[in-house]
Amino acid sequence: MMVTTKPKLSVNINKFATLRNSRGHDNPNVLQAALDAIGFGAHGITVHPRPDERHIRRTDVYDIARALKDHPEIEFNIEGYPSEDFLAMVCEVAPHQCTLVPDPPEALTSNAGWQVAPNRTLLGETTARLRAAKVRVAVFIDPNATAPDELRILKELGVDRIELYTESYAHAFGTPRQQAALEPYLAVAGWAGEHGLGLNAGHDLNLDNLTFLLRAIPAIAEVSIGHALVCDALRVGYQESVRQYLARL
Ligand SMILES: CC(=O)[C@@H](O)[C@H](O)COP(=O)(O)O
Ligand SMILES: NCC(=O)COP(=O)(O)O
Repeated sequence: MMVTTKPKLSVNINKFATLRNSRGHDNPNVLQAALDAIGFGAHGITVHPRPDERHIRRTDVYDIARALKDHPEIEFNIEGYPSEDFLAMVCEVAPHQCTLVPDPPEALTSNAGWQVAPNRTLLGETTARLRAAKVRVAVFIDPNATAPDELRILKELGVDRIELYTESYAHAFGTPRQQAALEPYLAVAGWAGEHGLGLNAGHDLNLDNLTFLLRAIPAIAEVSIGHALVCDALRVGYQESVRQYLARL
C-alpha cells in the first residue's frame, strides 16, 4: 500500500502586508499575522517580497526569519524572481525553501511559470547558489506550457521541487473543463514522481478547489495559499479560515 503523508499548508501572508502598507503604519502587524497562522496550526509561512515592496518588505523577511528560529518545526518559504538583491537576502536568511518565480517587476501577480530551456543558465546558477546555502529549491511551473524534456533540465540542475502553478486548474474547477484542466497537472506530476522531483502547488487555490487537486495528486507535499485564505478570514475569521484549509488537506 502506498503511504502518503498529508500535504503541508504554508500560509502566504502577502495580503496582510498589502493591508498594512495601505495606511502607512503597522496595522495589521505582519509578523503577528505569521505567528497567528502558526498558532492556528499552519505548517509553514510563505512570503513573496517583490522589488517594489508593494506588500512584503525586506524588513518583514528578516523579522519573520528571526521569529521562526523559535519555531523550528515551521517551514519558511520565500518566493520571488532571482535578482541579485533577492538572492543575497535569501542566502543570508537561509529559509527552508526558496520558490523561484519568473515574475517581471511590473506583474500584478504571478501569472506564468518558467520557460525553463531559455532560462537554463539563470536557473542553474541560482539553484547552485541556494543549495550551497542549504536552501531547498522549488521552481514555479505551468504544466500547460512545460514539456517533459524541460522538466528533465530542472532535474539536471539539481532543483528539488516543482511548484505547480495552479491558476488554470483553479479557474476551470467547477466547470465542464475541470477534468481536462487537470490533465497537464497529472502529466507533470507523473514525470516528477518518476524522476524524483518533489511537488508543491499554489496560486488561486481555495476552499472549493483544494481537496479535488490533492486527491488527484497525492504526491503534493505543500500547498501555499494566501489570497483566498485571507479573503475567507475576512468572512469567518483568521483562525477559522486556517482551520478550514487544514481540514481540506
Ligand atoms: C507565486 C504565486 O503564485 C503567489 O505566491 C504569489 O506570491 C502571489 O503574489 P501576490 O500576493 O503579489 O499576488
Ligand atoms: N505560491 C502560491 C502562494 O504562495 C499563494 O498564492 P495565492 O493563494 O495568493 O494565489
